Amino acid sequence: MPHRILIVTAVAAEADSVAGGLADLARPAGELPVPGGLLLRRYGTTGPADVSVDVLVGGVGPAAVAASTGAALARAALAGEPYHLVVSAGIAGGFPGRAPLGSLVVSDAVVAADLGADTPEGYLPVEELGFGRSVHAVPAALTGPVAAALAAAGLPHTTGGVLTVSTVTGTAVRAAELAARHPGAAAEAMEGFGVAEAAAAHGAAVLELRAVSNAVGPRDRAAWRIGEALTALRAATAALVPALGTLEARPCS
Ligand SMILES: O=C(O)c1cccc(C(=O)CC[C@H]2O[C@@H](n3cnc4c(=O)[nH]cnc43)[C@H](O)[C@@H]2O)c1
Repeated sequence: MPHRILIVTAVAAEADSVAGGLADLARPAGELPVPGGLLLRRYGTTGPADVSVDVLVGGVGPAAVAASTGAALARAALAGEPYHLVVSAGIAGGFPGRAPLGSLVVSDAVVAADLGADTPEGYLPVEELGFGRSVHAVPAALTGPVAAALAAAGLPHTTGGVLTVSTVTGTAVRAAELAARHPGAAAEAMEGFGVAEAAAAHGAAVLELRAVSNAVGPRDRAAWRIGEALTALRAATAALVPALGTLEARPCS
């Protein structure tokens, strides 16, 4: 049975970069609409392992992407071809000093940074409210080989937490607040936690891979480097899929 990987992006431009990175590894095997998204299917062989990689254009934000990822996972399960690993991939904001523009971030944790309650004494995550969870830890057995594959390909990268936010950070005050609350965070984006919740519900492992297009901080559209980030995402996909294809993926805690 092939190792089955689902890579979820928010928008088509990110999916094109991912698919470009797969071009030498896996050939197109059709497209399939799923509720809330579009699946680009790929199949091939990497080293000793068969690997099947589907790329889902899943929508922007945690709610949209959780819905489409859940639909893609359910479709695969019903077809008797469940995914072993789900990767949330795309561009992101990088925390200054942790993840420079054009570099890559491999998640060691996927964190819902605003899933909680604001109080006069400060923010409380849902765990402290007594329900739900706001963190999916990613095992070192997954982040390690991915980081090693990026290193072997000479791609600048860091391993760290990737925050999921519903509002893009646009001030120094908010950036400092998030960095203080999540000292392990390297990047913020808008989909990872939604993908992780859907993956966990289906017993699949999850990983987040982000290419940094902008700094987390005061809004500065002129400083965005989306083209460079998409190029880095393509190179990262080419480097990591052969490594993922041979891993025994386990669900995150
Ligand atoms: O208008 C703005 O100020 C602004 C700043 C950064 C990103 C956006 C987007 O609309 C892109 C959202 C899209 O890309 C991911 N992304 C990229 N950079 C960030 C970020 O700094 N914080 C959160 N998400 C980011 C995100 O995953 C979305 O898919 C607008």
